[in-house]
Parts: sequence; structure tokens; C-alpha cells
Amino acid sequence: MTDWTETYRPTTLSEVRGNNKARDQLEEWAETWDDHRKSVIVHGSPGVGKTSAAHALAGDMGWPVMELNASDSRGADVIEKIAGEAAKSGTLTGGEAGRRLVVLDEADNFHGNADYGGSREVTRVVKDASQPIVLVANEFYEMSKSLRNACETIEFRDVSKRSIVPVLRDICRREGVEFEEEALEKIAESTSGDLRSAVNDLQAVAEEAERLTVDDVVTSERDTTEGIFDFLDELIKEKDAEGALRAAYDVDETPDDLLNWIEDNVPKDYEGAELADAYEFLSNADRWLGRVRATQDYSYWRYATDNMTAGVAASRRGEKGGWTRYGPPSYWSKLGRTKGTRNTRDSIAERIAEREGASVATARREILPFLSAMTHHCKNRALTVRMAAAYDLDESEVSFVTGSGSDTNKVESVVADAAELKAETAVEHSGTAFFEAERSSDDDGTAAAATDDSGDSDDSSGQQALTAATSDESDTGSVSDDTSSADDPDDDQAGLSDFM
Ligand SMILES: Nc1ncnc2c1ncn2[C@@H]1O[C@H](COP(=O)(O)OP(=O)(O)OP(=O)(O)O)[C@@H](O)[C@H]1O
Repeated sequence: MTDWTETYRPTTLSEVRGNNKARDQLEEWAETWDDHRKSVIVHGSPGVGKTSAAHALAGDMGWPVMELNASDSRGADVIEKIAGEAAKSGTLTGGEAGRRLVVLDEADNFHGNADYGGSREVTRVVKDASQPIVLVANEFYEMSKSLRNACETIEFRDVSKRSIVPVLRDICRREGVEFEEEALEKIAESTSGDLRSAVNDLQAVAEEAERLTVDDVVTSERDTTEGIFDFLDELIKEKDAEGALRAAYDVDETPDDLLNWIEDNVPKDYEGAELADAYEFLSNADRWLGRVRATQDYSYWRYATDNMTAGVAASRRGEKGGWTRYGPPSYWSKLGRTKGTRNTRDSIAERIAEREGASVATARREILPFLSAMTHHCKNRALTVRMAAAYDLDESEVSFVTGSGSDTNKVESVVADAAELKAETAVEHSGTAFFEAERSSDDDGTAAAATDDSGDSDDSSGQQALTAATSDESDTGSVSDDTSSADDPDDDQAGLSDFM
């Protein structure tokens, strides 16, 4: 069977669903390109139709497409291609004759390609382009500020369930698949905004069943995760190093996902020195995965897998028993592993560590996720502003911590207010711990250390908080303690447990 996401890829903008505003903006941008001659950044989560929209636009405009993928080849080659192309067509006498649409996919991946002068070169080319360029990106703030400023911006939002269901229904009709309406709703619900995943899931279930029912959908969800739970049990509690490695062969997860699963669940059973050892292996695995991403050399996967399976099993001390509630990787740990965002995460963690008197590892594993949950989507705006001020976060960092990736207005206004707050209170070097003070303060956030302008190191609340943060750190087992407090129903942070 052919891949349905390819078969049903929109060929005209009118078939791009669930993002009408963005679609209209894109059309408008193309139609007026001769007047403004600016490139456009199309950004949003994976699978919401950004690349499809760019291609569909080209189709509608009758422009041939030239597609470049930032991570396919060395940055410099890519730049050369665009620059060359732009220069060549610049010699044409203008007009529609030589018009073509340049689609620069994964435009947020030039980040870190500094060796090739990547980001700066792209910005230069984009500014002088004599052809319309659509830059497609997941992470808006992974692109340099000068690149962002040089372009127009169009945001694609996650596709709502309401928009996903009709797409699935349409595909079923065209494929002659009988279905229960609720089955489609269930798929739409579980893929949360990602239309590509929804179409993939539909195809996977439809291939197995005569008639698509809710039960099929639920069973197939369970099938894909059952294996991993058994594996975690074996890895964490039962098998020796070699056995754990072998067991991993049967798990249907990418090494990146597998690492997330292990990292989030191992602290539920390991503690103290064994946990520290396990983390050490996991961070080695993480480094190998980084190398795979950087070099596209997948033979390194083996070393990553060795570390995360055999290494973790070998770290175990003593017998483990009982039943543990393992859970899927948190949104947070997945975030930390997407390309480029790791640097952002680590740099924030360093500042938090300094401010809270904790280690960087503690800041990363224990404090950041909480901050992230507390400031999710900047819902508690006042708190988000205080946090941005306390840790000196810029736009990309605020976007990262709060998970408001594409909501640029929100993020920018938070950073602006944080700057004002800093100017008013001079909090940035006050040396008091922000996080612990916030956490122990009332939910309305009135007792925030961050707004305390004393800057005095013997300020008592700051001192207490510092002690609390430091003592947390020496207790490696506190990872799971903290996790359980996230489930505390008294905790008024909306959606906290969903998020973790
Ligand atoms: N808005 C949409 N309308 C119709 N189909 C869509 C839409 N979004 C995604 N799809 C389906 O998902 C497939 C993948 O979409 P596409 O590659 O355009 O997503 P994307 O946002 O560019 O994702 P990524 O950032 O991962 O490249 C399409 O081929 C199509 O089948």
C-alpha cells in the first residue's frame, strides 16, 4: 500500500485544512511578492501542513519549486545553491518568466552550522533573494534574530480535532474503508494537532481491520506501548546487561524515543549511586545520539543503545521487585531532545543552577520541568514574567520553557515586561533562589523572591530556599519524590500532571 500521507498531500492551497488564516496570508504574500520582495518564514509544529502548503502555493501560482533541505547537505553547499540560483535568475529581465519558489525546509537547522557560516549566509541570501523564498521551520526562535527580522512570518497552528476528522473521513471514503465516526474522533484526539500522524495512524489501523471501530483504535494504541512497558520492567528490574541489550532489539521505538522512556522511568526504581550511574550511561547514550544527528551516521546508534540498555542494567544494585507505574516520556524530556533545543535547555539550566545553588543536572532534571509546568503557555503570565526576569531569559528561552513555541506575541511581551521588571527591581544579581521561593509561596504568587529588591544574601527566604535547593540535590532519590508531588491534587497548577 502506498503511503496515505503522500497520496493525500494537498496539491492546492484550498486543500490545506485547519489553518485558514495562515493559508490566506501565504497566498497574499505570494501575490504581492513583487511589491515587497521579502522572504517568508512559515513555522509551526511538525505535521500541520507547512511544507505541503508551500508546495500547494507554488502549484496555485504556477511557479516551479526548488526545494532545499537544510540538514541534507553541508550548510555551505545549500547556501551556494540558493545564492547561485538567485543570482542566475537575477540576470533574467524580471517579470514572471523565471519566477520560481524556493522552499527551504528545516530552516531552523542552520543553527549550529556556524562552521559553514550557515546562519549568516542564509540571512544574506534571503535578504537579497531575487526569487520568493519560503523558509519552513518548527522552532521559530531557533533561527537567528537577523534572519527572523529579514522575513515575514506566518504561523501554522496545531490542527484542531474538528479539522482533522473531516480529512480522515474523506480519506476513508476514497479508500473505501468503512468506519465508525468515533474511531476517527479517537484518532484525531490522540494525535493532538498533528495531521500527518493522524493520517498515518488511520492507515495503520485500517490496514488491520475490515471496518474501523473505536476498539480497533484503542487496541492498536495499546499494542504499540505494551512492548515498551514490558521492556522497561526487564531493563530496570530483571535482566543483566546482555539480556537488557537483547530485549531492546524487540522494542519498536527509535533510540531517541527509547532514551526518553528510560530516562523518565528509571528514577522510579533506582536511587542514590545506582541512579547516578544510570544517568551517566544515559548521558553517554545522549551524546552518541547527538553524534548521529550531527553526522547522519546511524552506525553510532549501536553505542547509544549499548549505553542506555546494558549500561542502565549494569548500574542496578540489589533486587528490584513489585509493580511500578511506568509512564510515557514527558513532553518536557522530548523537548530537550529536539535538534538545537538542547543547547537552549542546557544554557537555561546553567543559569538556574547558579541562581538556585543547585547542580546543573538538578536544575535540568528537577527544576526546569517544574518551571515549565508552572508557566505552561504563559498561562500564569505574572509568574512567567518573574521567571524570565530572574533567570534573564530571552525570547527563545521563554518560548522553550513555556512551550509557547509559536506564540510570538505572547513571548515577546513577556520578555519586554521582564526587562522592565528587572530594571525596576534589579533582581538579576540578587542571588536569591527564585524557584524555591515561588514554589513555597501562595498560588497567587505574591510572596515572590524575584520581586524582592533587597538583593541581600542574608535575606531569610532566599537563604532558606537556597538550603532547600541544595539539600534536594544531595538526595538523588528526590526525582521521584518531586514527580509524585506533581500529581498532588492540591497543587493548583492547571494541567500540571497532564504536562509532566
Ligand atoms: N493542514 C493539512 N491539510 C491537509 N493535509 C495535511 C495538513 N497537514 C498535514 N497534512 C498531511 O500530512 C502530511 C505531512 O504534512 P507536511 O509535511 O506538510 O507537514 P509539515 O507541517 O511540513 O511537517 P514537518 O514540519 O514535519 O515537515 C501531508 O502530506 C498531508 O498528507
